[in-house]
Amino acid sequence: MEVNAFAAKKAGEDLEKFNYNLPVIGKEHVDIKVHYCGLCHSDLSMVNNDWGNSKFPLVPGHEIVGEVVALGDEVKGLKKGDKVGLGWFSESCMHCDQCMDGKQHLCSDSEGTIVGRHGGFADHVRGHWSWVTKLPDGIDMSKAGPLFCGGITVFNPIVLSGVQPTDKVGVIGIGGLGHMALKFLKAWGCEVTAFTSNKDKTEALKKMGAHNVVDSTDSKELESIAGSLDFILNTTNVKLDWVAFLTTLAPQGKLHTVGAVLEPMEIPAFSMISGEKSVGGSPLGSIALTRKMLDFCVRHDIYPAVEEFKMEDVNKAIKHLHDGKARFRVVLKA
Ligand SMILES: NC(=O)c1ccc[n+]([C@@H]2O[C@H](COP(=O)([O-])OP(=O)(O)OC[C@H]3O[C@@H](n4cnc5c(N)ncnc54)[C@H](O)[C@@H]3O)[C@@H](O)[C@H]2O)c1
Ligand SMILES: [Zn+2]
Repeated sequence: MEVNAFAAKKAGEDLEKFNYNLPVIGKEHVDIKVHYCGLCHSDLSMVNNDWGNSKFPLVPGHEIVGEVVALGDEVKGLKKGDKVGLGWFSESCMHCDQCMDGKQHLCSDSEGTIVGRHGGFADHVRGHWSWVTKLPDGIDMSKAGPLFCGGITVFNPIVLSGVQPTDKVGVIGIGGLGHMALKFLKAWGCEVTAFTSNKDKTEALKKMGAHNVVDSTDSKELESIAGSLDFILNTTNVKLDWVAFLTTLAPQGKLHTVGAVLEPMEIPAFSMISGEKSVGGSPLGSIALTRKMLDFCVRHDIYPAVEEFKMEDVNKAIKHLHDGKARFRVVLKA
């Protein structure tokens, strides 16, 4: 099948129209006709080869929702016409301890949808059946794409870290991932602090569920909430004063990053030792948890705030995100 896509031919370049042929479908694979695809900051990092693992031409796009149009003989649980989603991962080995334990996102042989293969800024995309997740009835497809990367990436650590409804929590960086974290944590029952470097967002953040808004770059504001938070989720990729954030944690609090901070994070041992604090990180989440998150979103009517662009306006969309103008997730309509 010929796929009509948009690809970066070289690192940092604008995307151009790009056609490629998908080989005959494998027994366990599923072809999806793309309806919508979110634009994640990781797409920008892949286009710019920030992580050194990009292969060009590169078709970004890993927050995909669409419809099954073809499937191999051994695909389980899906049929033609099903409405589905596909996120960062599109394949894993299915036999290592992690896969057998339902933690396919931790498989060392997992394959990224846009790492060495072509993603969802296209009319079609292919994935292994295990990662092609059926959408629950009643979900709004025009807003569901970002749940498959940004959404599950912030939902997973809330579950993983055992965040309680009685907890006081903070989210650093209120962009695509951060605003979904605010909405989830509000629904979880927590008292939520948004750490932003852009106070112009304050009203919007309060509407989304932030009880408090703190300037992430103002050490006095950070000092004023010292010792108060049980859990902080970082969604930025920039160097921050991590010690100041650890100081805002209560004893046994946790600082967790999903933001792919490009520089090493400097964490003095004593900022963890006194107060039994910890620092961690995580990639997306399991397939089973992705399904549970989708149900949670339908039950609580939680969707990302999206700005829709046409797929052919992908370069405008990328510039919009790059310039810090996205409020809060850009979605491309195929
Ligand atoms: N762990 C994972 O598996 C995973 C999955 C998806 C995305 N990511 C990463 O998460 C990060 C965020 O992705 P996104 O799509 O939400 O990006 P985004 O650009 O939509 O959001 C980042 C936000 O951080 C804000 N920010 C920048 N500097 C700040 C500062 N000093 N203080 C507070 N806020 C600041 C920006 O204004 C922006 O709103 C990226 O690094 C991305 O690669 C990781
Ligand atoms: Zn992503």
